[in-house]
Amino acid sequence: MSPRFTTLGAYPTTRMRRNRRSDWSRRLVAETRLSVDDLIWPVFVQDGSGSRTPVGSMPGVDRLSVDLFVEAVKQARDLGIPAIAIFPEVDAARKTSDAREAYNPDNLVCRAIRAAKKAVPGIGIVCDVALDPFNADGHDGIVRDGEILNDESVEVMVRQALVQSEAGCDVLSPSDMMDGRIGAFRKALDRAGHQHVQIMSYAAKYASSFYNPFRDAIGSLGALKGDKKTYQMDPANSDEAMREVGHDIAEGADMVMVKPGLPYLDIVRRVKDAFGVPTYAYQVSGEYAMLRAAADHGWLVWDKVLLETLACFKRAGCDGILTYGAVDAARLLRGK
Ligand SMILES: NCc1[nH]cc(CCC(=O)O)c1CC(=O)O
Repeated sequence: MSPRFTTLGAYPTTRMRRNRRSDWSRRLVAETRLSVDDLIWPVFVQDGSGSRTPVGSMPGVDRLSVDLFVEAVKQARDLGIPAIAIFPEVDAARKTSDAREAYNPDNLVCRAIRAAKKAVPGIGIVCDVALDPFNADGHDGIVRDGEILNDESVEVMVRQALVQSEAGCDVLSPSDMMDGRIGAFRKALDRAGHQHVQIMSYAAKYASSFYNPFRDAIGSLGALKGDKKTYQMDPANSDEAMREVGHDIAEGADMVMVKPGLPYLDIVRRVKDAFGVPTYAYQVSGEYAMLRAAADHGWLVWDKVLLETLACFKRAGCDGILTYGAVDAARLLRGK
């Protein structure tokens, strides 16, 4: 590959530090800028009312009952955060091997969507489509004889996608990594009159060890048998991510996501350069836990590392970032 830059000028005629000397100048030469408009806030919901439960492995993050979730949605609106992503902790008694609770129109996710859209119609509501919160096995798809079935799982998730859309979800976000699900969802949504519902595909999602605190938060950590390597991607691969993203766009994805975030920014850059579609990354639970734990020890300064990492996502090519630090970041960006 030929280099993109030829270096023009040489020291001492050129002094790179000149542009960095003062704050106004640094602001003037900044190549990317993080704004509140770039943030999607993932929020965990639980049954009950008036209840919040701290997620042990994610200091500062609570699971919220639907009424408190609505307060969180209002807080996001007041800060100008464009969208919230909902993740449910489903009662263990409702988890079955056919994950049927996933397409119960009155399940926790659908109740949270309806309550949020009623209170704040103008905020974007994003919902995962995957079976793990509802599956007794903790897997994203239906398991039979130890195998995670593809096409059968897609059928169940189509039903899940439809009830979520019916409840008012704006953006379906399939995080399951089954093949062919984007096309199946798009077809079913259009047929049901949901042609405006957007799809943000977890297109390049890796079988990562950074998801443990999330699984702790939704109560699937103990349930999960084995790992997710037969459907999520091998962290060693990058070309394969391009094929995944290409398929999802061809099948109708409106936006694509790379996950996890920081260790995978090379993938974000390739995706953005090659496809030029709205591209997102998820600063996942383990990344949040890592930074928060260090900050809580006084080894890092939370506000600074949060804004720095989010700026790095932007620099890598992200149009937006899912982050548990969305509220803190929004406050910092707005000086509140
Ligand atoms: N399909 C479930 C799902 N949706 C988002 C995350 C991870 C989010 C995080 O770690 O913050 C996961 C976990 C997993 O795939 O096991």
